[in-house]
Amino acid sequence: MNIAVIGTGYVGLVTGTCFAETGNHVICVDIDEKKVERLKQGEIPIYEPGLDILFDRNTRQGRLKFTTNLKEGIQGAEVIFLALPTPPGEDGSADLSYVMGVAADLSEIIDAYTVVIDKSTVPVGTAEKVHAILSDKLSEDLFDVVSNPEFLREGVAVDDFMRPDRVVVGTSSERAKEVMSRLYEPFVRQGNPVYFMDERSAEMTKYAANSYLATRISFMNEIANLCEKVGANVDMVRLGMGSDSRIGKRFLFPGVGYGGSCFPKDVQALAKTAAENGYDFRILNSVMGVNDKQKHILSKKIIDYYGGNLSGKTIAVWGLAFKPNTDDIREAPALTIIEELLNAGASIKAFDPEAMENVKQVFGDRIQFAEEQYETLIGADSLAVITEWPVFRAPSYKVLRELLGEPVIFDGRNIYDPKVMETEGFYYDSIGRNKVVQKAEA
Ligand SMILES: NC(=O)c1ccc[n+]([C@@H]2O[C@H](COP(=O)([O-])OP(=O)(O)OC[C@H]3O[C@@H](n4cnc5c(N)ncnc54)[C@H](O)[C@@H]3O)[C@@H](O)[C@H]2O)c1
Ligand SMILES: O=c1ccn([C@@H]2O[C@H](COP(=O)(O)OP(=O)(O)O[C@H]3O[C@H](CO)[C@@H](O)[C@H](O)[C@H]3O)[C@@H](O)[C@H]2O)c(=O)[nH]1
Repeated sequence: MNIAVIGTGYVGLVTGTCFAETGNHVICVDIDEKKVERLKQGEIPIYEPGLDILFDRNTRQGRLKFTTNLKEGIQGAEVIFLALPTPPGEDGSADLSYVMGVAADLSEIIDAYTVVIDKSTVPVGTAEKVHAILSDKLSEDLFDVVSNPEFLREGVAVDDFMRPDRVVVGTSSERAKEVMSRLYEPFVRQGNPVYFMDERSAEMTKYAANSYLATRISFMNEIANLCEKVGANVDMVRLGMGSDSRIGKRFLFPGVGYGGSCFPKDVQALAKTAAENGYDFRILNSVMGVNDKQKHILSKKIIDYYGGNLSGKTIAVWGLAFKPNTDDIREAPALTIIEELLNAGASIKAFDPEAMENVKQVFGDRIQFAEEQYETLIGADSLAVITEWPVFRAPSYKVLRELLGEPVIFDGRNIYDPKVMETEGFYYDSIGRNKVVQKAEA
């Protein structure tokens, strides 16, 4: 099939590459000339494990191409994916200007039957709005609009796309349904379903899934905070409750709050949709409030430890990306935590395996960066772990003790065992577990 993908961000690039990998001819279109030039040179602008191999193979074999020219990009395309940004507008609702702008452009240039697919996360009713814009200039038999939300996670995006738990397709057109079935057939051979539904339900499914997952995290963060107060261990509680098959073990990890380009904006947008429809979606407001508070938990622990004043103190920071295996720092808790530590007078020495270039754009020379993780410890008073990259999980405790001013670790992701910390002689404060305070200090 000939496929056009509009937008070469995270979703556009993974979508385009994975459809090329299943034998389709894909042209990706972006208005960012520099990005398209880099892509044409074979350079991938994001860090996503496994994407490079597929990208190289498919560009080399001519199935994956890039252009800034929309008309050229959609020439001969049977389907057009819209993988455009839908950032929060000033009032929290999703900004649809990118999607609507491209829909208007498409209405001028589509000249044969095409399925226009919303892959962006868009509020309920958007497929109808896109349809209205297209039908302004095009006859109804020249297009269908389909809602096909994307559920991939950054860091494991290729696997999620190639072997999705499910594919959700919202359409009321039999013709579009046939095209979508053909398109996704190679991805669902393992038996995972394509759920066909109406457009509104498909749009709602995406927000419901993200908001539910965000709710789960905020719930666990509240449980963790309460565990600290009552002397319980959230790791044990997590295992105990997660073993109930109705609950499940995944996605129950407390930490420094959820970040990323999706949960914060999507929860906000769903709350906005509810408000616009006269519905007071109380849980969502709490989820957002809890998450805002959780982003300050680790900095508060550090500031409290030093009695409120961090001037003259240097904090080593391990992990900056909003989660491991990505260089994405959109809404990353690390940004909030570092800002707060700087405001309290601290100096920061940070390391992240992939996200440092992006963080430099935010903090410039207000913080120092290290080439590798142990270098951050030289001259630092204590260590804060913010993102649970695998490389941080089994450090040399001997080197940590030797290099840190004091053997003090604040762990925002519970990656170390408190018993080991006690034996190794650290003061150790994590999330939802008793603090480890060495006997002499206690
Ligand atoms: N990032 C994720 O993990 C993820 C997962 C599922 C769904 N989504 C949703 O997918 C959508 C895209 O997300 P993203 O993270 O890929 O966004 P992004 O901001 O990384 O990328 C969007 C791209 O669109 C391009 N663009 C903007 N206007 C354009 C135009 N008129 N023509 C062509 N290109 C244009 C931008 O230059 C950019 O390269 C959002 O709605 C998001 O909520 C994201
Ligand atoms: O148990 C957990 C799991 C995740 N997180 C945090 O939650 C955020 C989001 O994590 P994750 O969902 O793994 O990453 P995303 O790449 O943002 O993916 C989410 O957002 C995408 C964009 O909509 C969806 O497609 C995915 O299905 C959805 O999981 C990160 O800050 C994580 O640190 C926790 O704190 N505890």
